[in-house]
Amino acid sequence: MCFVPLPTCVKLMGSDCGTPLSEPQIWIDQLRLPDFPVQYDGYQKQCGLPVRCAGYSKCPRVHAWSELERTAQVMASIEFEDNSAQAKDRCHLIQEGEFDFEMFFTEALDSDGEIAVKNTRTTEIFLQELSYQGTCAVKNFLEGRCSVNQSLSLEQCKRRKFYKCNPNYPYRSYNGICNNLQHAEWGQPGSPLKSEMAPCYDDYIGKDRRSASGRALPENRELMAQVQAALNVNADAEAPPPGLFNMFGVFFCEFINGDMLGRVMKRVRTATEGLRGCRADGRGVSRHKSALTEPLAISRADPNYGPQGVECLNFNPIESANDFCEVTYSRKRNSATSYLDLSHVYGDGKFDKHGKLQTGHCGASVETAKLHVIALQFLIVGGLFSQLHNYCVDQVMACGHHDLLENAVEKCRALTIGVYQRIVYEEVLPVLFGRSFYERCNFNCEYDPTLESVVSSSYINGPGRFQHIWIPENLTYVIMNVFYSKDGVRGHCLPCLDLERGRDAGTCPLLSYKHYMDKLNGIKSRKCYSNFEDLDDMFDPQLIAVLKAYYETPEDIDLLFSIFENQIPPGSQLPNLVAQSTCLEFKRLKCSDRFFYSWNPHLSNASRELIDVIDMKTLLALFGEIDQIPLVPFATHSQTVPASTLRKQLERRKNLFCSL
Ligand code: HEM
Ligand SMILES: [Ca+2]
Repeated sequence: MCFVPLPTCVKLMGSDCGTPLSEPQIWIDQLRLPDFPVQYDGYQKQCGLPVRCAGYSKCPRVHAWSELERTAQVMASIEFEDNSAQAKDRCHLIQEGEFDFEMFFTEALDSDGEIAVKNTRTTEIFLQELSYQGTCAVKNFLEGRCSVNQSLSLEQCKRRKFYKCNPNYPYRSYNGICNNLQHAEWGQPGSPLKSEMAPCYDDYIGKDRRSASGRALPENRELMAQVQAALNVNADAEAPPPGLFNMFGVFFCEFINGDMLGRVMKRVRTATEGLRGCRADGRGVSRHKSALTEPLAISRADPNYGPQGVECLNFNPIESANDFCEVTYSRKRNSATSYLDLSHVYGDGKFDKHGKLQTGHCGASVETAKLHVIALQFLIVGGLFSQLHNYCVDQVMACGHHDLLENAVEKCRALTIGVYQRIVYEEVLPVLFGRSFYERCNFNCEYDPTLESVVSSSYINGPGRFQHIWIPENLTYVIMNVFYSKDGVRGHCLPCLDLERGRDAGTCPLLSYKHYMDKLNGIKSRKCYSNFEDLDDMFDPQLIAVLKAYYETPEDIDLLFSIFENQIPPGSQLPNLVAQSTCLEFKRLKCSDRFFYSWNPHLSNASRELIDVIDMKTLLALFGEIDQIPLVPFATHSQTVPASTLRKQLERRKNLFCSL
């Protein structure tokens, strides 16, 4: 059963159609993310709070740098071999039958990947050694104030590949290479995520942030259980009013997310279905715990696990990416191409002899199915695009031209990506943002070859996870529910994972990030939150009460809480900070893509026309296996039109496929 689940249709949408467009466009183009970020202390400075390491100017002293580098390299190598050898023993792996089997899966490393992982670890060990001389000295070192090289001098660290790009080649590569002609490697899978500001680790290297007074942050499951109780998040709501973003939109956004982002848990040489941290029964840390895992301790007071005696929950951190041993703050790895290029549908470009994608369940491509997806709906959305590609190839070949199959395949791929990009920017984002915020965000940019295509770590570990609170309890997942898996016994809690990921990635606190964003937006009257009650311009009183009970001060609150903000731009579906951050992300991904459909010079007029014609409703009419198609597929209660009508409309334009 792969029909697309859509709400029944009652009225015409248009929740914000009456919103005036008088608000100024607030977006200054601050889309660039630095290679060498520095700590952002704007909030602390404005509000008279202590700034760590302020006025400290010393640097680490080492009399034999290259010896220290080599020692770190040897240690990294020994560690890697140990971890890889351990992972061959099944006791060290999460086994089939355990509820989180596959959840933390890892892929095998090729020889380049192995060097990249070892280099990253070498640099970490090197920095750890330096940190014994004091964290402020390391901070100076990381922020380029120590007049030393910006990367380690080891031979292995210099193994960069050089690419010669052909500026006239009309099609995208499959791994993002040469999208940017000056920086061929931008947007490639395996690149690091970047951030507006340096991460807020306690030791600047990788230890979890602590409260301003130096204590551990509130225990994540306990905190989230209270938040859930206070806000009743994920309660299955009654029928929503018309014009709201619907569940199909949520699935579509999850799909977009999978195109720009891929998690990579810390890897060993061979592929695994997840390295073990906890005992299979959850009663404590396993004696076969892999060093690459950081299992979460569950308190006895845990409302769900406490009574069952479960004390341990697996958690495998995301791998860092510092493949060329740069002296900069730690960054997490992204395994996807950041471009919105359907990389999770096309993979590295394997087609059958007819130029088609091999499809499986729900018409999804083999590549999409490989993603170990959590919800079946992901495959359904992916299936719409792989079927469009295959349909296009059929149409082109039926024209009888003796066009090379390879050209037909690439033209159909360019068309399919164009259709998808148009849907993202012209259909999804307007409903999600509401018309007036969409206008303010202003996606009318031109291609900017100096802008790197990269995803912000703050976004993905905080505001970017906002839609998780829209996931209803009754959604069937392969693995998890809000607090429990379907069997009602064991499971992960998604907001808990979200919070933990944020801490593991060194995400800076909510108020620092908000201050940064307000500054970016030119908001002059930036507020100091001296007590929890001051947070009433962002949160409901019930949530403030929970925050007050668990955090020491407002400036300690984790960025993830941006997803619970109650201030929403007029007509929008996203809260303020989430909307701002999402705007920046999608603007960056558009403006940094040389092949974006609206300016791609290699698209024919016929292709452009088809991209306009094949909108979401037409795609659903073609492949959605439903008879009545909503006119506004991402909004609740849209009016419908028979699928046959839409199919006929496309039929009349079929000749366009002959001049792609
Ligand atoms: C359809 C329902 C969805 C489910 C079941 C789901 C589930 C998950 C899971 C299990 C993770 C990995 C958690 C971790 O280990 O860090 C994740 C990550 C994430 N999700 Fe969702 N998600 C859904 C929809 C969405 C939507 C609509 C968005 C918004 C764009 C979103 C944004 C993210 C982000 C930014 C991450 C972190 C990056 C990543 O790991 O890919 N998710 N989601
Ligand atoms: Ca991609």
